[in-house]
Amino acid sequence: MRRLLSKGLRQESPTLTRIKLVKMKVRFVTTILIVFLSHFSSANDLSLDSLYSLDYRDKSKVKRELELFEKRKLSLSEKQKLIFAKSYYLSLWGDFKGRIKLLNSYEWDKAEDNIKVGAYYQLTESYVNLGNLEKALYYTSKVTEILPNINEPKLKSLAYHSIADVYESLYMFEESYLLSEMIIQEGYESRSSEILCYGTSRAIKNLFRLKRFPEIIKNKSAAIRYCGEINDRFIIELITPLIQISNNKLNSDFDGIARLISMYDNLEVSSSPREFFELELFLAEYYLQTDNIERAYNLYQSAYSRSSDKGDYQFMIDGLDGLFKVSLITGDSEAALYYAKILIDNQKEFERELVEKSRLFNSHKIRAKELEHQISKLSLSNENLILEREVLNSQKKVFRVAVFSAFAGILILTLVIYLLVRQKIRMKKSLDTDFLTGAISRSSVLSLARKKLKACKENGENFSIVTFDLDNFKSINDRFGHSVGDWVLLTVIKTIKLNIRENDFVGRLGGEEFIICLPNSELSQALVLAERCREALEKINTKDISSMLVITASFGVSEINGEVDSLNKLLVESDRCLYAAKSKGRNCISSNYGELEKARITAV
Ligand SMILES: Nc1nc2c(ncn2[C@@H]2O[C@H](COP(=O)(O)OP(=O)(O)OP(=O)(O)O)[C@@H](O)[C@H]2O)c(=O)[nH]1
Repeated sequence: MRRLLSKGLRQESPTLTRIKLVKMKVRFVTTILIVFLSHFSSANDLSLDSLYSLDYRDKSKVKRELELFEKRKLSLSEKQKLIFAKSYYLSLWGDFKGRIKLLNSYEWDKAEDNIKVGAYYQLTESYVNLGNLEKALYYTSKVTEILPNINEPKLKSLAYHSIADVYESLYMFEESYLLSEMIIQEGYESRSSEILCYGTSRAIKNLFRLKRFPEIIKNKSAAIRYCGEINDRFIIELITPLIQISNNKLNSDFDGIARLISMYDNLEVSSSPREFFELELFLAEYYLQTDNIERAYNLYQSAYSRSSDKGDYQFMIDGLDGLFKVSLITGDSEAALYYAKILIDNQKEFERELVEKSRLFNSHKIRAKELEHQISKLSLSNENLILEREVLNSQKKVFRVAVFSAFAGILILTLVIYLLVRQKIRMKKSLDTDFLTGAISRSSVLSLARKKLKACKENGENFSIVTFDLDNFKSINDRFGHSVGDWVLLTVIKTIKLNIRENDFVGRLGGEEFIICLPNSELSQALVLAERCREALEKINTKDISSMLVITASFGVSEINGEVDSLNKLLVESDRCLYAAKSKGRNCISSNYGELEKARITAV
């Protein structure tokens, strides 16, 4: 079986030769270095900067250009700059040993602190990539020593990145995360979106390792904002965790996956950057989930094989775990058992390595007091922050639910009330108002009249009513049609409304018969009002319809007194008077005081 496995590994390992991921990382660091070095360079150094824009794949051309520069008479800062340019290409070519040799050929201890940071960072990074933790720790502690003298935000963040690299190789993701928070802080203070971008993406990478997924989601949009367009390095540090935490969306996120796959296909084998293993394992997982078992198997094998070459137990374990899963899926129980056994062995080795690493770490303990202090402070505030966030989140959740329910409740209630009120208003309106004339309908006007009468009686006030009936209305309908009849009814009420007081009200009793109620009015006042209305109706302009159209009405007026003390009696009285007026020849007024009416009117 073991032979089978190694045979498999040899057969399936892709023949990749260099790593693009490290190149991206180095490109970022170099961008920072270029920016920083431009502080020290004069105008004629510009050509040195242009060294960074060569096509790294054309190795001989790059070497030629670098040699040309080497032959020039260079100032101290130019010499340092040239070393950084060479170092840049060596890292792009994955030659970390060459890079270390080059960097160690210069005495950085004599350089300015700002320069030292760049050099020590590059050394740290190279040793991390070669798996030489002891040396990486050595240079990191050198970085921490000069850290208090560094003020330039970009260089400060570079130093933090250097330390974070070491922390990550020690699986100290919490510490690395805290450093990324410090980088983000630097980014905020210097308003540099570049620093913010790399700080946030490192933060996300570490949060992913720490399985603090909600925080990743929270930081996602900020990271994308700071980083502008997502570059390839960013896609691994940001998109991979994002796709991975939303496993169910694996298939739907074609763009992210497609980019990762094309990146992997274009990768050349490198020494062993951890990002490469991560990408390989991630894609293997993706293929496993999308039932492409063969590709998943190849990638797990490749990741396992390459990481065991490097003695990187963490990735070996992940690779073996994948191979174990594939064996279970394919039903190869013999292979599954085999992988399970070496998985356990590796796990033990991994634990032993961790103990050894922490011993090493403690002996090289990062020395800068300020940094240690900052980290412990951050760690504390971070713990509090997590706690606070949790409490806040649950409070927010409860609050949101409460507000939402209250809001929804209020909304529903308001809607119900609104509908009810609208319905009621509509019903009331339709009940209260006569749709044709706009006068109060019969039942409403009678009940209103009753109420007002009662109140007037209680207050010792008079109450009068005027009823009127249009004269010869049947003949109007017959001669001019019903629509003209309707118009007459409407116009009559409009005219009446213009001629009554604010407290008076007019209602339709039926057909062409109406009632005007006059609270707090005695007969004389009612007679005056009736006369005014009679005259007004007489004067309605009907010329537009026909000069033959004449509108008049007969009026009956009654007032409460000792005998006539209810609305019904008032109505009977008024009706009687109205018919009296009709029989007198129409277009006149009659009241329940008979012959007195004329005298009263005259008196008023
Ligand atoms: N156009 C129209 N006509 C109505 C309406 N309501 C009742 N009428 C008509 O009004 C007429 C009333 O006629 P009558 O009761 O004979 O009274 P009149 O013709 O006014 O005669 P006098 O009251 O004696 O002057 C009837 O023809 C009804 O059809 C209405 O809303 N619109």
